[in-house]
Amino acid sequence: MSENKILDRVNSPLDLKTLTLKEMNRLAEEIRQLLIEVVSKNGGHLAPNLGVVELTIALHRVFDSPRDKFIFDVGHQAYIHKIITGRKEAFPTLRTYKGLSGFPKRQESEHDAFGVGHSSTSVSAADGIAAARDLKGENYHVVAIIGDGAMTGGMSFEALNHIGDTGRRIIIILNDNEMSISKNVGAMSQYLYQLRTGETYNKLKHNLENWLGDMKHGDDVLEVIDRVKGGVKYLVSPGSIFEYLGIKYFGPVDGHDIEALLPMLTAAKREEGPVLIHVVTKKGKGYTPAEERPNEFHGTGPFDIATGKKITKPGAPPTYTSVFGKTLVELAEKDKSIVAITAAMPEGTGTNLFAQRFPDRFFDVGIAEQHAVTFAAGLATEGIKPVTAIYSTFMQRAYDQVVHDICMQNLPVKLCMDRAGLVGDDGYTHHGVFDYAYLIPLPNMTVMAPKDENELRHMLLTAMEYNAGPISLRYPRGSGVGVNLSEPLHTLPIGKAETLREGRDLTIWAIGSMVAEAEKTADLLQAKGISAGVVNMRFAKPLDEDLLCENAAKTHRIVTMEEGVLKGGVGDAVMETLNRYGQMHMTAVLPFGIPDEFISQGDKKLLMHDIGLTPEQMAEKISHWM
Ligand SMILES: Cc1ncc(C[n+]2csc(CCOP(=O)(O)OP(=O)(O)O)c2C)c(N)n1
Ligand SMILES: CC(=O)[C@@H](O)[C@H](O)COP(=O)(O)O
Ligand SMILES: [Mg+2]
Repeated sequence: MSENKILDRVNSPLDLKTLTLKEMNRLAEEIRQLLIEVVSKNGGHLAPNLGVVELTIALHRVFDSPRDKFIFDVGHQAYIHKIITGRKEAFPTLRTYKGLSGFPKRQESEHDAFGVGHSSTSVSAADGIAAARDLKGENYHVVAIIGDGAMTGGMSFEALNHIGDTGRRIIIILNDNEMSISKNVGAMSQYLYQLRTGETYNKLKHNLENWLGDMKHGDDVLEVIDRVKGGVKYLVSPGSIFEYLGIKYFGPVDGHDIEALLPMLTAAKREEGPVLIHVVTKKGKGYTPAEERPNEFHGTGPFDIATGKKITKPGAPPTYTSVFGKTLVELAEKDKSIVAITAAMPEGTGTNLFAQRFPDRFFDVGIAEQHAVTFAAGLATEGIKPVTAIYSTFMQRAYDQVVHDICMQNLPVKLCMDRAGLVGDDGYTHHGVFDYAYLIPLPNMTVMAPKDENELRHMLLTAMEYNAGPISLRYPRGSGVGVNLSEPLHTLPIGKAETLREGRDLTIWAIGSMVAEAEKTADLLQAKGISAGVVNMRFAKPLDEDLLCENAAKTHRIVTMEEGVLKGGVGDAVMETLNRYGQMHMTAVLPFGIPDEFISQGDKKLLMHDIGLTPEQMAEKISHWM
């Protein structure tokens, strides 16, 4: 407890109701300091949260959570909401193993009305909650808080279309900071810029006056218009895109000015239909390094507060992302048909390097994975080689596009999925553990995963050279294993595995990031007198069926290892293959992978231990299995 801190007196939203404006502004500064302190140690989404401190205080002042429902879009900007709603003591555990989630979770608090993590879901969820309220004849407010980046996601427009049609009583807070992770893109972003600057109104008023001015009696008409409700401003209302959809537009309002926010939020409460409040904020507000570099501090690791410098592990090998980004540029230098597509994540995917080198062959479509994938399919029909760089977890958003637009037409699109496997602190909404299971069943799809960052290079070349249909590769978040990258680039034979060591008693079939773990496991088994072969599968589809059957016939024991869900994963594909070749009755198979549950957050080593995927645990289990 420090001397008379306002925050010490805030343990629930009720405690905001009696604060003066001055006290609320002081509270904002205290919360800013807490955010910077905790995120500098734990890492997290600092800039987004610094941008919504006053807004969140004002929301909890005007509304009554948990009776009124707040739905945060993505939810990476809900730290203040958590601090205010009784979680400030737990806040130092943010994003740590068994600690507070970095995103709203229903199971974490009654104040978290909807679980989030993937973008552009808030308005749909708000619509559903409000519809339930109305069906049950209840009476509370439903408030979606959505950023300008998330507003570029297709689901947001689907929801606006529905809400405008039904006239459902919902409040949408559009938090406009001109940023997605990087600078926001798209026509919607341009439109919001005009709204923010009043440019729409001024431009339209000027055109109207010019047009009428040239007409006979034009001035009289202009005078009449000026007398009608709201005058020209109403006619050319800057929020017209929303107004035409039947959604009242309020704003723009300064999102850091609590005094301005309070009356606007209160006015919105009185509205009977849908309202959108356009709030203008600065991402990173109040911490200079984050204000100056909001994309770098969108999601940050631990950093030194005084300098803003990231605290990195010295001598860490290059990340898979950086190897991917550099190799893609290297290949694109020689092949002009290669283009790169990202859904608002150039830095995260490493395609920012490509964008700098080949701006005309780079496409950032905004947070629009469905569009990105079918856009790539369109490109491929005309002989272009589209590389669609989307995290494994976010590729889930575009599944039907992969099935319907790419695989059914057998189009040579290259799906490059970073953050495959367990990602650590972002937790279960972000682990990329389903892609083997959702791609293996698709006819025409080829599924690759490299054992290390060097093989990633070869697989990227293989993907570029392979044009007989769609092909995917997936690789984990963070550093590679630290192999030499100077090996000359070469393609890999499709569907062929690599035997790393022979074994007498069993053969481990491992793929991707689990190959290194398989080698360590084989070494541990060696010490127990068990001779284990290791095969680097390289391809989850097509499998190297000849080698698999040969290994099965030789050792009658196959162990599979994948950093993906077991159900429908690579291990199942191995068993299905052995069964199809009549080998199952004489082959014991022991699969290792992600169990049938959502894996929480924390240091990846701890998470892998929780699910028995450390080499020690796997060696122990195998030795008892023998
Ligand atoms: C479907 C999906 N795609 C991509 C992401 C990655 N992502 C998280 S936040 C973000 C940008 C959000 O921008 P905005 O909504 O404007 O919020 P801000 O960070 O500016 O507050 C992106 C692309 C995601 N969470 N979900
Ligand atoms: C909130 C969100 O979805 C992104 O910011 C995500 O957290 C980025 O993940 P990486 O840090 O792995 O790029
Ligand atoms: Mg934004």
